[in-house]
Amino acid sequence: MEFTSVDPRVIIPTASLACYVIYKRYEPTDPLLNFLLLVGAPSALTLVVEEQATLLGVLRVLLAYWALLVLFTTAYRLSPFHPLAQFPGPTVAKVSKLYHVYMVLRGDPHIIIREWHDKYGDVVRIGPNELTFKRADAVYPILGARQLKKGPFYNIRVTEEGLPIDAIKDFDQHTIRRKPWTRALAPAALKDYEEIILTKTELLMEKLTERVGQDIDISAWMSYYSFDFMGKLAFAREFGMMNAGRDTEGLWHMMDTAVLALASLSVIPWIVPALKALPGAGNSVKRFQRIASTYGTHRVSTGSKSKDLWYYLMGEDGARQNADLQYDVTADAFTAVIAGSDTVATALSHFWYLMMRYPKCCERLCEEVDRTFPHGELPYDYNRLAEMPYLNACLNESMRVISPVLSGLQRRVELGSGGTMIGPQYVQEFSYFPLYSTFPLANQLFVHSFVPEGTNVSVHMTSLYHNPDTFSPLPDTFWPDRWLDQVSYDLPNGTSIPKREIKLDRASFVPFSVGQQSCPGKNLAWLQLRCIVALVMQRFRIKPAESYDLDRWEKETRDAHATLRGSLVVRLEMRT
Ligand code: HEM
Repeated sequence: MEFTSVDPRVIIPTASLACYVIYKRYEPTDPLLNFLLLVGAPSALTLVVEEQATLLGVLRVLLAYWALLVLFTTAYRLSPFHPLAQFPGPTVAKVSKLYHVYMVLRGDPHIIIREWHDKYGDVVRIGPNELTFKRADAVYPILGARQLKKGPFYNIRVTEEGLPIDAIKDFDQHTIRRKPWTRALAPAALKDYEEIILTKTELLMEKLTERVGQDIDISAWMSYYSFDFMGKLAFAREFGMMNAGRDTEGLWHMMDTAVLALASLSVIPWIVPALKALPGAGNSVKRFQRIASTYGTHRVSTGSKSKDLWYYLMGEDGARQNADLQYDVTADAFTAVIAGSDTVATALSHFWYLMMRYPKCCERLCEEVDRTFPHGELPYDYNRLAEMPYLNACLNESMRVISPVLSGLQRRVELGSGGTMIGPQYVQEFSYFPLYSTFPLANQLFVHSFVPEGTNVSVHMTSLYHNPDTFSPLPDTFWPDRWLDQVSYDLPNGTSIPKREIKLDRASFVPFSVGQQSCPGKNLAWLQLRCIVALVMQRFRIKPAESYDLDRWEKETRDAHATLRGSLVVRLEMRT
């Protein structure tokens, strides 16, 4: 077939530019529309630019069209006209989020973004439309205020039953869904869970005692405990991991695969509708969501035999009537498993690693446990546990040195909001100031960052917690003393410093986040952390196994929004 040809040097760039404008303005996600824009339209162009419609001709036009699309996108993102042009950052990140996906798959966004902060400063552009902050004064403007909603990172968390609580962006809708969670995890409700806590912690102690003298992966055991605990608390279900000494239903490993898939796709949520069209894509996430929802549905159908998490979520405490009850409740099952079990296991695993890295701190903590609970008295007195200064200092310090959220929690400055101010940020070497060298203060200028609408923002927790402006001295060292209230402090090297030389910004230490969407499980988590640490310290001495190199732990810790952990092989010895 022969056609009249039009000058391809005009028509292809024009069509490609039009396509770019559509993407920039409307961000279409519909797979069919994407197909039409990316393949249909340029293929049709062949009819007007080529004299003969051949396969090679179509391919030529497609390649030219796509190359120009990439060129327009890159040029705009790097241009001074981009709203984030004034923010520094690596070119690879300014141009596309694909490098971020690669980091997630490698597991090191927490390390790389920290390096970027060291290189570029307090605010770094880590995506075409994304900024990360490392200063304490960014924490509340980003996470605390009821002003910035969750960002597109959370878009893909929807389950077949609907939105889980942690994916709800609308504050009013979130308030309704949050109420039963708050009641279920309020200090008054925790009293009802004491029986479950006691049974599960005692079982953990029994199983660890059976393994004294053997090499065991203590990180895996923390997961067996936390899954068994959450199975019982949330779903009245026995996973039986501690009894079997393994991941009985493959749940933990299924969850890790789903977490990695979720984390990498959450960075580029626009790709998900297209992926959904491909058979088999996202299977790991769907499988895990389905299994969690089965647990939820089963729990709903059996009703409450005792007061547990679902007793409150189902409104059996009489506080809630909702026609969509079952729909809501099973949608939260996915969150209950990930948020409630993996986080505690991760925090405890990092804790044991740091105890082995810093044996003097471990000895001091043992002494405090022995003093507080003498003569073998079991440490189940939660009030006394909460008042143990060194125990709480060690737990805080471990969550500071290795943050439970290694990177950030994304929020969005909504389109139409007109932008927001976040800061102030320290502008290093502000040498444009004419009297810069005359007035030393001029190079310590602090400015607020105006963040334009349509920008995703987060606080980079690893950078914040290791920022010497927030935590010093020794921001990179596990030094629990910084959390104690004293007149002077002995540093690990033997020197002594007065209190005024300690920088400790408690308000910016937010392992459970802050604001309306912060963790409702904070009290339960603290209770479990204190209790398990005191029990283990009282009964065992913990050492790295001979075959295990402690350096492996941090290398094998992977940042996938949730933390993926390697093995932590230890040998336990009885203390008494
Ligand atoms: C050391 C343990 C824990 C840590 C460090 C932790 C941390 C967090 C953080 C940082 C968030 C905010 C996530 C975001 O904004 O995307 C969160 C949310 C949440 N956590 Fe926890 N958590 C822990 C334990 C628990 C436990 C034991 C439970 C429940 C039994 C729980 C239930 C939840 C729920 C339901 C949310 C979503 C809240 C909402 O969107 O309103 N967490 N957690």
